[in-house]
Amino acid sequence: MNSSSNEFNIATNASFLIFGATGDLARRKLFPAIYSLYREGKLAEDFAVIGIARRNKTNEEFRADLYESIQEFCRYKADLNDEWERFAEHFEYKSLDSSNVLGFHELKDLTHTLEQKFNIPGNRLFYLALAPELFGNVSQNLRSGGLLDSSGWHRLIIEKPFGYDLKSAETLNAQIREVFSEDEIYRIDHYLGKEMVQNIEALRFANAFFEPLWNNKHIANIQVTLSETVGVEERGGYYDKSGALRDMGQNHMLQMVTMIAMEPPSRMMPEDIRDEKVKVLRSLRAYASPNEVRQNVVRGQYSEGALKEKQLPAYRQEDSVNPASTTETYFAAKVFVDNFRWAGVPFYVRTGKRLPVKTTEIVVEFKNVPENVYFAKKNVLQPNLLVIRVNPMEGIFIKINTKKSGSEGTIIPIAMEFCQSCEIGHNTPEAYERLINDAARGDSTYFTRWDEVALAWSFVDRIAQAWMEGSSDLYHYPAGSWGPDQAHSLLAEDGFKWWPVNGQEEDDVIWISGKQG
Ligand SMILES: NC(=O)C1=CN([C@@H]2O[C@H](COP(=O)(O)OP(=O)(O)OC[C@H]3O[C@@H](n4cnc5c(N)ncnc54)[C@H](OP(=O)(O)O)[C@@H]3O)[C@@H](O)[C@H]2O)C=CC1
Ligand SMILES: O=C1O[C@H](COP(=O)(O)O)[C@@H](O)[C@H](O)[C@H]1O
Repeated sequence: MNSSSNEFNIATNASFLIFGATGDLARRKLFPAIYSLYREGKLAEDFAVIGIARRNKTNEEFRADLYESIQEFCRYKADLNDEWERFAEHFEYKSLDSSNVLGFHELKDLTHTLEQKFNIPGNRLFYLALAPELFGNVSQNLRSGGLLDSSGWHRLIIEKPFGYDLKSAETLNAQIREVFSEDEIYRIDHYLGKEMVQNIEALRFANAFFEPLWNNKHIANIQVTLSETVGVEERGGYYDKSGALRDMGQNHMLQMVTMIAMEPPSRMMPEDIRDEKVKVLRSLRAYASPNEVRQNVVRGQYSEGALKEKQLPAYRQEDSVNPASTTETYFAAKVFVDNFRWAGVPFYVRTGKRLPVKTTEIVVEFKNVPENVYFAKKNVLQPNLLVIRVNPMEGIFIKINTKKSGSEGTIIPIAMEFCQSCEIGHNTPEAYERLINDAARGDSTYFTRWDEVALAWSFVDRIAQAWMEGSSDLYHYPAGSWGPDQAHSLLAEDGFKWWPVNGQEEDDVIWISGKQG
């Protein structure tokens, strides 16, 4: 195990009980994250992982699956040697129907045995990588089955979606709160675990020159894009009920808006940061009527199209999707944060499946200088942009105006870029690595508190309700396009446009790194 690169605190000795251990999330994200933490020395030496699901499996079979998942999805690869054996011996499998309390007593005994074997003082992290319908029931079964009787700490990591609307989220929260206190609940929003989302705070609060400009006097608008090339894949059963607004809007998108818009916290402590984020959510202007929803929110669904010359089916032709589905696979919205800092600044947000590129970016467009003194020379000044690239590229791009070398007063835009992923490669910790490590250390900063979840749902519910009442059209966009034209009109009517994302700014600007021509 290599602990030399350890920048994080090491997690305390704990048992990780992963419910849904044979599922997609565990295979693609959770096990690779645990292995990376182990390789980087960010797990305590003494830990135990119990994988829980209904199907029968021996420990050997479970460990073989674990190995495969790491080889396929982890940024570190394993070799089948003694080192692997030392890691794998911490993993055991328990077949159990988690909706039924019966097996929980045996699970408690197994946990206790492993705690003795690995010298773990009763600290237990329960990770619910299960269908959301089971969240409430499992929480109750943990208590009834005696799994909360140990003397260490108990924490619950709960996956999304946290409810389907405010009402169902309240019911779920009440069920969980009967068992766990708020500070024991870690609601995952994996976007908060992304390096560049966390970096928004550093960019804003560790630099003298952004924060003074970070307000409605200097910022014209903010654009948040979460575009995906994938379609619904095999997740139609869930997605067709959810749609883009609930799947991405209620959580990841609004969380990024809060990070951009929040006031500087007085201390970088979990509750201080989350308090500031909550204030942003409280300041979101609620759409007052279905008509306002129609004017400010565009919804779309992909039709047949092509991406990189590959023909793609329409959403309604995908397996496990209702052929008459009106679920949105895209939405764009104009959102306002009604407070002193942001009054009058539109936040344009958009997300969709089957768009031309996979990217998450935030563009901050600054207002023009008060007077264009270069106008006489026929210069039209382009606005300054700050682009925060969240994924897959990670970094910061700034667009500024400068005099063209050798010209007599010709102003041209140039680009300055810090490409974090180019500097240190794509080997930065995955979101799930950070978040599992945070939870095991008891740091809830990048998990969503209940009041955040509730406020986000009440904002989203109005939109969903208006759509359900049929007050907005569903526009179809060809797979592989940038979504319905109406999403462009949303900005055009304010005199703005969506800025190109994912490095496409190159067409617009001259790069400062010697490319100036
Ligand atoms: N996959 C992803 O990328 C993401 C998933 N999520 C969320 O994570 C959660 C899990 O998703 P995912 O892994 O994709 O789902 P899967 O359907 O792939 O896996 C579900 C898991 O739950 C187990 N399970 C189902 N019913 C029971 C039961 N009664 N008792 C015990 N185990 C049970 C299944 O195993 P078995 O059949 O053997 O019991 C399986 O291990 C969901 O809440 C999802 O919304 C969130 C973001 C991304
Ligand atoms: O939570 C979700 O996120 C993914 C996109 O995550 P990313 O880290 O790959 O950007 C999305 O595909 C999925 O529909 C949604 O449930």
